[in-house]
Amino acid sequence: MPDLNPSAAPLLPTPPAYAAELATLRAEIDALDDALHDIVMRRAGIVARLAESRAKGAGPALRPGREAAILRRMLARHAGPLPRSALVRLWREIFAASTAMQSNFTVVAAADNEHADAVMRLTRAHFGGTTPIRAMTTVGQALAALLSGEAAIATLPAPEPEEREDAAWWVRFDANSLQVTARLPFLAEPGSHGVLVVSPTPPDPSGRDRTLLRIELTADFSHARLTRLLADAGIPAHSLQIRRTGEQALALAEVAGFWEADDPRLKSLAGLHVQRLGAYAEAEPG
Ligand SMILES: C=C(O[C@@H]1C=C(C(=O)O)C=C[C@H]1O)C(=O)O
Repeated sequence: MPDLNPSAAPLLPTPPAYAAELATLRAEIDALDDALHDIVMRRAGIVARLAESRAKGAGPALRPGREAAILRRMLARHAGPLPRSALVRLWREIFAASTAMQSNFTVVAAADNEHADAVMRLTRAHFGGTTPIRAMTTVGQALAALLSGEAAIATLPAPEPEEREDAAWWVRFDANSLQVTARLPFLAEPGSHGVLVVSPTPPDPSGRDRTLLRIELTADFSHARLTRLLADAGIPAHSLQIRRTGEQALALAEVAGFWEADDPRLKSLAGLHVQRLGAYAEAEPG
């Protein structure tokens, strides 16, 4: 047999002086694994009870806001050598398994664009190793798969200022049938392009959220004027972009807080037509 890995160090026997220590530490790990396994099985049992009961009401199994609130609580109490990103990965697998237990769960990812790698990577990391994820060639196809019931979730590249007209899917987004319900990554990663999670069901609040609004404007409406108008109405914007086409302009604002789609304060914003495109949990530091 050829030596396929000549650089690998040989597995030397544990020196007798350490054999007892190794056995003790491994016995401790085995005991903790059993305890963890017991707890994970108990947790799954409770998710199954929740799925059978009517406590959650009608609607989707997946509740991104609830998941974000759980992760935030865990991150706040987290200590020790396990990286925060590893903690989030463990819990993402648990959430994916609980969602799969409650419903048939398929994801489509719009991976036709320059951000395809980020979309696929963040979608896989968020929905876990075993959730079916289908790459679609266009955003339009991904959204059509949601509307036809073929998929429960679509992931799309987050809008960015100065993007090409055909990339600006939010301009045509049908907010009456679909909503943005999460933004990835939840654990901030400097430099990574954001991904938005879209579903045919409304978002749920996590306790610390942002809302995406689309606002119809006249073409002469300035960025500064809209920023002021939103701030004066108690809807401060974290970011704002305006696309102008002829006499008309459309603004996309990411505003602070969780706003219900039918909140009268949105409806009465200086006579402007405001639509909620969705809402999602604010990211946590990485
Ligand atoms: C169990 C629930 O359903 C899903 C699974 C969750 C979990 O495993 O904790 C949390 C939110 C939902 O996405 C729930 O709504 O509480």
